[in-house]
Amino acid sequence: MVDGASAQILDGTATAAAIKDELRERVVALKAKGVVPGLGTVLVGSDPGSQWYVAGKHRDCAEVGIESIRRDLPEDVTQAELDAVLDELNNDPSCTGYIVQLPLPKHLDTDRVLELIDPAKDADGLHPTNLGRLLLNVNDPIETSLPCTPRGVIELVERHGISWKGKNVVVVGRGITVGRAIGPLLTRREYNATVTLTHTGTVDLDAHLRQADVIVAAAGVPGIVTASAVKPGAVVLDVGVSRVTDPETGKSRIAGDVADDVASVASWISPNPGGVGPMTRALLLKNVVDSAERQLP
Ligand SMILES: Nc1nc(=O)c2c([nH]1)NC[C@@H]1CN(c3ccc(C(=O)N[C@@H](CCC(=O)O)C(=O)O)cc3)C=[N+]21
Repeated sequence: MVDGASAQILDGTATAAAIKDELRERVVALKAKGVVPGLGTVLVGSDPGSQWYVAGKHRDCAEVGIESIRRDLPEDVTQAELDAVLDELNNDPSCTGYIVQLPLPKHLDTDRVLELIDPAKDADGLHPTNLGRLLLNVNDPIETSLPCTPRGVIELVERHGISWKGKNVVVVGRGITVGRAIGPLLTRREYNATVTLTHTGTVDLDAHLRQADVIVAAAGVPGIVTASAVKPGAVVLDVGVSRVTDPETGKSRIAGDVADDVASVASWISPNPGGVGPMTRALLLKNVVDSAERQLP
């Protein structure tokens, strides 16, 4: 971090802990009504990063009283075998919501997998029905699963007392889980932000960034958002999770999309780690509790 760093911290770890406290109470209430929320995870292969994320999801579940169901499949699992696991989870009443950890190995069809998830159990909010309902403005989180990271970004900002209303938001990256999905949410009347979606085909990214009151950096390109492109006082969210090898230590670490010196220009910044990551996980739990409530008799 350069000297003169001034931005306040959007503390994802503390905010996620507050959300988990709320969820713990909802889980107790559900159990009193005979519904035990259960999160399933489907992990294919042995990528250490993916294994780490999935293990974290199970720890989070234990913290709030959600049961967890784990299906770890070998790298060379066939599409038919994977389909059968999804079918099993769709029909398992103890599994009230589940996710398939992405990315999948190349020989598997991700679009097909997302379609096969029962939309009522879609904890990631990535089923075409749920993404369609997002565009159609079906507003009720009890009816529709919304994608976890966009929900996490929105709540992280709101729970620090910052309003989205009227803000010029520039999103960097058009991935399905964040970039493409956050605009339809932030332009809802309840948030009333104005959203620009930028991507690798954008001409002069920095010119767009300089206009932004809020930057959501979700390109997966380490350091793509630099201090010289950030308007003084902007709010900056770092969603990037690229794995890089540190040239000094030789160790692998997570690199965000936001350069360190942005903290000297922004008014608020999400640290990485400790920002959007923990919020994504907390909102996954919220989706599971929401869908368990939806399954109440
Ligand atoms: N179906 C599916 N759903 C996902 O939600 C999903 C996925 N696939 N594939 C990969 C990405 C990535 N992702 C993260 C979640 C939490 C942290 C997180 O909590 N990170 C910690 C620590 C990171 C570290 O130290 O390694 C932090 O930011 O503080 C990071 C990344 C979810 N993803």
